[in-house]
Amino acid sequence: MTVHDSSAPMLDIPAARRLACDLIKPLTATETLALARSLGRIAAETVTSGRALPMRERSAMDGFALRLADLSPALSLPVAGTIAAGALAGALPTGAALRIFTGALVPAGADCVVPVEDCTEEGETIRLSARPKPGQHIRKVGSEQPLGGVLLRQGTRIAPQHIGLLAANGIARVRVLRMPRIALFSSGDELGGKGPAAIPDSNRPMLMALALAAGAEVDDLGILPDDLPAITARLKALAGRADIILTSGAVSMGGRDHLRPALEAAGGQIAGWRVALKPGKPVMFGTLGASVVTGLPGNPFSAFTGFHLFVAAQLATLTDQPLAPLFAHPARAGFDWARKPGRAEVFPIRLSHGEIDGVPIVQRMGEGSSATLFPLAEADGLGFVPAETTKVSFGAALRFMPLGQRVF
Ligand SMILES: Nc1nc2c(c(=O)[nH]1)N[C@H]1C(S)=C(S)[C@@H](COP(=O)(O)OP(=O)(O)OC[C@H]3O[C@@H](n4cnc5c(N)ncnc54)[C@H](O)[C@@H]3O)O[C@H]1N2
Ligand code: MOO
Repeated sequence: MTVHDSSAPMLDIPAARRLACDLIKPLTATETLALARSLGRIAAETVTSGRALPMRERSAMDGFALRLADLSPALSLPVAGTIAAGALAGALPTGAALRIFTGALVPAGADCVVPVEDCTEEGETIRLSARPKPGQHIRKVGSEQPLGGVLLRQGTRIAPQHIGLLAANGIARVRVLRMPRIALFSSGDELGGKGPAAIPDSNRPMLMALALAAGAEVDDLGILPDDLPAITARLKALAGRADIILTSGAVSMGGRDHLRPALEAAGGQIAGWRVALKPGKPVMFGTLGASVVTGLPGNPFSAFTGFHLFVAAQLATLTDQPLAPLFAHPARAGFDWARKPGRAEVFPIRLSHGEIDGVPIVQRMGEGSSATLFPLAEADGLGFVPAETTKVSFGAALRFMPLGQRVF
């Protein structure tokens, strides 16, 4: 019995995910990017602050900077001038206040800022409504960020807040991991042609979109024909030129399902085939030179599911990201369902408006067909039931993963 005999036991989902990820060698190559182009990339170095912030005392309010000791018992002071944001502050004259704006440098000698709304202005004099506290509304040196503090930790996916923080520190470039590279194929002579037997290729644009959303670079290599020598030659030419060679279709057991023999003929190895999963059973995991080859089933919902369960995990492993737990969100069934046990099942779900004990009630979409994406049009997530489940009753506990978020 070889790993690709149909008599070989099917992998369960955790084992298949482990196997898929164990084939991956995490990326080490890096590149340096302008900060504005780094969104979604993985930091390849830890960046620490070369300065404490603020570097000098600044006002936290629009108001008046003054010295407490200068205040008369009547709490009034003349206003000797204005410090605008961005202007150098100079020194506070004795016995006077200076008008100040939020973010402006506090003048030497001032020990508090009084907000405009806590003063009455009478010509060029202010009267305070209460005695200010020492240091009030002054952003102290280093109070917002210490010198040497971590701004961006190696391995972090760069988000808008990191870009803002690095910019605030005057940092314009950042070193990141290179993007994972996916070479993408569809397969099947029925795809993209004309005539009544032809169908549009929906998997390739969908998988491309999923891969891009997961932060990969995609090389769109078109459609493989139902022809063993042709597939073998295309695979051979690609060996080692992508991190993941991702295909859909031609992976089951019909006479036209050439992917597995083609991979072996091209010099690759099959590491695993068939998962106890509906849809997506015939998924294949292999290697070809330095590339990993992942063959998703051709049925579009099977390909969609396979990407979420396996390819997303492989991309996470490539970029050294932790694997998100699958189906981490609790739900309650808003339906009754009798099913055949044996394979774990993934199905589109829609959140309904109700909840039971604070847990959302979900509706199952579609009739369990893997040949259509139609039920996904209005789905909010993918629901899950384990292999042994024979019956789901209204109100039963389920788990789901939301769609429309990062896929890892
Ligand atoms: N005798 C058996 N037949 C099938 C089995 C089985 O165990 N024994 N498994 C079924 C299951 S489950 C699935 S899933 C499919 C997967 O088969 P393949 O991965 O070999 O895919 P194909 O046969 O090439 O295609 C299946 C189906 O999907 C359509 N397709 C393929 N590529 C695309 C694309 N890029 N865009 C849109 N649609 C696509 C294709 O036309 C077929 O209709 O096998 C079952 N059969
Ligand atoms: O394994 Mo198939 O993907 O059920 O349709």
